[in-house]
Amino acid sequence: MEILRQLKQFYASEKKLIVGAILFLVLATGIGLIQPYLVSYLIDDIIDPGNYELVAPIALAVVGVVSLKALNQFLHGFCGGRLGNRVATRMRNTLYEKLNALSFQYYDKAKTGDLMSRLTADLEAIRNFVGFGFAQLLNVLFMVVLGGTAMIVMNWKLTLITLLPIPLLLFLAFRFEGQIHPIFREMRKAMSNLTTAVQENITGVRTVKSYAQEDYEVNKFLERSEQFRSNQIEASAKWAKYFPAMETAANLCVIVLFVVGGTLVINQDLSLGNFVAFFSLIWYIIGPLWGLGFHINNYTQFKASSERVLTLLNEPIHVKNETGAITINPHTAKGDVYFHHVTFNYPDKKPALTDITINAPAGTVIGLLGPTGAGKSTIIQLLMRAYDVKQGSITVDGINIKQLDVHSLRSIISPVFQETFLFSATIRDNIAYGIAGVTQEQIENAARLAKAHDFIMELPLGYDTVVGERGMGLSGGQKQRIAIARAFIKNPKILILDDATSAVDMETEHEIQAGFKELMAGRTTFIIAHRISSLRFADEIIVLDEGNIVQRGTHEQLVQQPGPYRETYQIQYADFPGELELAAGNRE
Ligand SMILES: Nc1ncnc2c1ncn2[C@@H]1O[C@H](COP(=O)(O)OP(=O)(O)OP(=O)(O)O)[C@@H](O)[C@H]1O
Repeated sequence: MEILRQLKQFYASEKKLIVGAILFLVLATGIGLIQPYLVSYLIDDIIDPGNYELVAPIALAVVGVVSLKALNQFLHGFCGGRLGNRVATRMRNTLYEKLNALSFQYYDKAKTGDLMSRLTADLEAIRNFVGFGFAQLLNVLFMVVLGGTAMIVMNWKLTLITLLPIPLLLFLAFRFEGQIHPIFREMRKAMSNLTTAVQENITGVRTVKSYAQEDYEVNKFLERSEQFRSNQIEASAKWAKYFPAMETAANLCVIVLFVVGGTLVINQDLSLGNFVAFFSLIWYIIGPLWGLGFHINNYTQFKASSERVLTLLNEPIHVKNETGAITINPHTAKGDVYFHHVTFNYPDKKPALTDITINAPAGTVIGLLGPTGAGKSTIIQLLMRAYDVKQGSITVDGINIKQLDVHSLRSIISPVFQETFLFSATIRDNIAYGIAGVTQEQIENAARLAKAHDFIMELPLGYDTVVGERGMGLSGGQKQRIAIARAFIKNPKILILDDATSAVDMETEHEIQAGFKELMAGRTTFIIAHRISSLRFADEIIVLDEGNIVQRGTHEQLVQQPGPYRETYQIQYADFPGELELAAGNRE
């Protein structure tokens, strides 16, 4: 019931459908009760005394009752179906919104396949129960109460004796529920492991194939599939064990009725019509109790699925707007960036950055250099508020970014990452991603600056070419150039180039950099690069190692100092002695 309370927001506005689904089912149940009475009447008052002229009207009455019952069943199905669908749709949309709201920290550990199974299989179980299972479960109660009352009115002693085996049936039904619930929970988990394996294999298909790991992946899948199978078998074993037992318990009632009811009829203490009516009515009680296992089964699936969906809905959002968050105006923002003694560590890790201070007035270019894992990307992540800083502060235009509206902050920043993500859409849509009302001319201009226009025009469909998922069908460099065009279009105040030209050759890099110069004009730019050629023109180059700033200055200053910058420079320019001599000359 706690689960139902927590899910209230999704069904609270559907009171009419809930009432309709329950009411029509109860009506169908109630109308169904008339039938045994008609049978009893037919035997005792028509056939027995020989009033055969009433047979036809009674038969018509039965047709009427059956039709009315069918109509109510239809209305129940109609309301239940709508209810289930509306609730499931609302949950699906809320879940999707939540997935979008969750911050980077959540996705550091999330498994795509698991999330997919929550949005599909789990929601389906919830839809089934909310639409039908719940009303059916309530109907069990109504059937038992109404059927029981009808029987008691006919003969209360026979009713009590007949229903003696009921506690046994109930005991079995609840025991079954207790045992099957953990199995269903495991089954859901196993299902999500399966989808995760499939998703990872498809996403990483190139890596799998290049390392010839198909067999390993197949085995991994088979293991998980086996786990799912064994959960299914375990559940079936429980069904196989409990259902015959429940059926036997239910049939005990029938046996008791045969013996005791039959004796009463022989002794003329019970009319034959009532005896026959009792047979129909007994199923009103046994039927639902016996089917209780099935309804409970539905309920437990619903409970297990709801737990998983609620866990996702209750996930904390690490980075969110503070109350009264300030919205930065993209037209008037300047792009002054200041890191003030920032120290940061990822959850459960040693600091990725220690005491970082960077001053980047609007329009300046900051170069970040350092070995892998030095903390360069972390600086960028913090600036975009992928994570919140706990020690020190970062300001943009003098405002602590924690006080800024997250969307508005990100709207003035354009990042180009090492790994480019392209959507399975046209190249045009990929370049114009997230920006409304972009003209073809603007798109082409951006593509030209990013040196992407020529190769796009060589494709048979040009800008209308649909790229495969994650940009399949394009080379790494081509994908990167599209990402660069995307950044151009956004016209940001702050530009981030995180190893943005790592996938292109030196010559193209040189060409793109000419475009970058245009893009960088008037914007604050952070460039992360392993090649000195990419950042030598920066206003300040910051050299990081293990999260600490070990050197800072302009290219000219740094090549004159002994240290990691000059070492990198010497390695990268070993083939250009003229350059080295020039740098050495500068030193003198
Ligand atoms: N999402 C994350 N969760 C936990 N730790 C992380 C995460 N991202 C980075 N780290 C850790 O933080 C440290 C700095 O990583 P960062 O990505 O900033 O380095 P980098 O200098 O950009 O490296 P590279 O040149 O390889 O991109 C590393 O020790 C890394 O393992």
